[in-house]
Amino acid sequence: MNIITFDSDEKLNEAAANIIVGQVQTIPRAVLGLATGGTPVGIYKQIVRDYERGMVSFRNVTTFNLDEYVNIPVDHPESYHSYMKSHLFDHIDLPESQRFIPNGNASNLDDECRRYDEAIELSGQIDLQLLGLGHNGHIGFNEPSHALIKGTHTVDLAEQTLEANARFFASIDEVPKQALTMGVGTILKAKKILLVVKGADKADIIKQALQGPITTDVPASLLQTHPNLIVLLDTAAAGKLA
Ligand SMILES: N[C@@H]1[C@@H](O)[C@H](O)[C@@H](COP(=O)(O)O)O[C@@H]1O
Repeated sequence: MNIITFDSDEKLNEAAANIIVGQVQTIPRAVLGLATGGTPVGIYKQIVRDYERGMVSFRNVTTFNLDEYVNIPVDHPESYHSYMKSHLFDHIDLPESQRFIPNGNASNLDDECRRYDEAIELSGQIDLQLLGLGHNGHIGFNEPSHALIKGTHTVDLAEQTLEANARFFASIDEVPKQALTMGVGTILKAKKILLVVKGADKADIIKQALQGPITTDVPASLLQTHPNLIVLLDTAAAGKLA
């Protein structure tokens, strides 16, 4: 595991963007796993900047997002479909047919999850998976539980997740209660994982994830088993690491 700490948000975003852009420069047909949430916003901004400077093309890239809310209109400003368009997809040359996000409005969610796993399988392996970290240790929307699920599945969001994500909605009652998420099996199958964590409010959970026991109670702790994990932290998030 390679942990790097940054004293500015700008440097952290640049470093993360360099890893992602570098991956595409090395393998133009790269398969990228993408994340949403507050953490990657600045990273996507930097990637768009690099694209505008002509440093990289996403023409041959395929992307798979980690998750999407269930029963949120695709064009709702807080759907992850909208998020990806406004922060990244609308600004780069990634063809629409090569962007995958689970469909939380599918009439049969189980079929949708199977379809999503098949699409990932068909693309080969995810070369680089970008991850954020939930306050309760979730990755994607794999919430703490006595058991974790390997493939894409429907999940009931934890109370803490609803509270954390309420900041994006008018009130907590408007936060969708369920989501579709890639499973931990799929996440761990990625050739390389880039975990990005920011803020003092995540100092405890990142310590548990990286230096605590490997447990399904902290889904991110499973990342300790991954052979090619890069962790980028700001100094606030790194504050409690040994
Ligand atoms: N499903 C997403 C995760 O993929 C994300 O990593 C996490 C942290 O989000 P943030 O970066 O806003 O703290 O929670 C969200 O709800």
